[in-house]
Amino acid sequence: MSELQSNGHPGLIDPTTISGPIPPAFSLTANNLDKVIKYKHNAEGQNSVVAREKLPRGSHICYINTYTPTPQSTWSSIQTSKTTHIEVLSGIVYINHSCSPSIDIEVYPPNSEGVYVNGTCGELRVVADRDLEAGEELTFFYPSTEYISPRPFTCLCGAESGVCIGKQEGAHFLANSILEKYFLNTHIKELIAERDNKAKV
Ligand SMILES: C[S@@+](CC[C@H](N)C(=O)[O-])C[C@H]1O[C@@H](n2cnc3c(N)ncnc32)[C@H](O)[C@@H]1O
Repeated sequence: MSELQSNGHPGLIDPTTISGPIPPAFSLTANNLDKVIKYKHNAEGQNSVVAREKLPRGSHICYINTYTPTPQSTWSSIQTSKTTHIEVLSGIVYINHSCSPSIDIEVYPPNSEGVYVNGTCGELRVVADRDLEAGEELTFFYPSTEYISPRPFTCLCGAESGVCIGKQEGAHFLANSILEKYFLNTHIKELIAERDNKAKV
């Protein structure tokens, strides 16, 4: 397996490079996720993450405490500010994108010295407008953290026509009329404002 595919973690396999069920690279005890989630292979053999128990809308799921900063975005990284990214070293990496997401990921940017305060760089919460059912897949809206995704993909989230964005390539490529329907992190709102101001000049 090449370093590029595994993004520095030897067990992590890019799901677009092989067919069939992929063994998860992380024990569910990493980031103490064993009480809240289970792994499940989806129809394509890719990994996904489902809830062990029902959780009420808006409720806290976990903080992101197990990660390593990465200099650039990859197919598996999460953007934590306008300029910073992390590789998540836990089952959180297997949370797929959906255009009708069940959770929000709020990222906490590093401080001016590049340090994540208390070692925490984000929080997972159930979306504000509906409960997360036991057995339901945890999904988030990738453009809520990613401004430009390094590897766009055709979305298979299954949301109805008019809801599914079709191609997931990052917030930069989406109209405000779509973005305004979703929870967005502060760095994404700021980068979108910069995009729109540039377009006016
Ligand atoms: C960090 S991985 C998510 C976990 C992935 N399913 C796995 O088995 O490793 C991100 C990759 O999963 C795939 N993916 C995630 N959400 C998807 C979606 N809604 N439709 C199609 N592919 C998706 C894409 O290949 C994407 O680059």
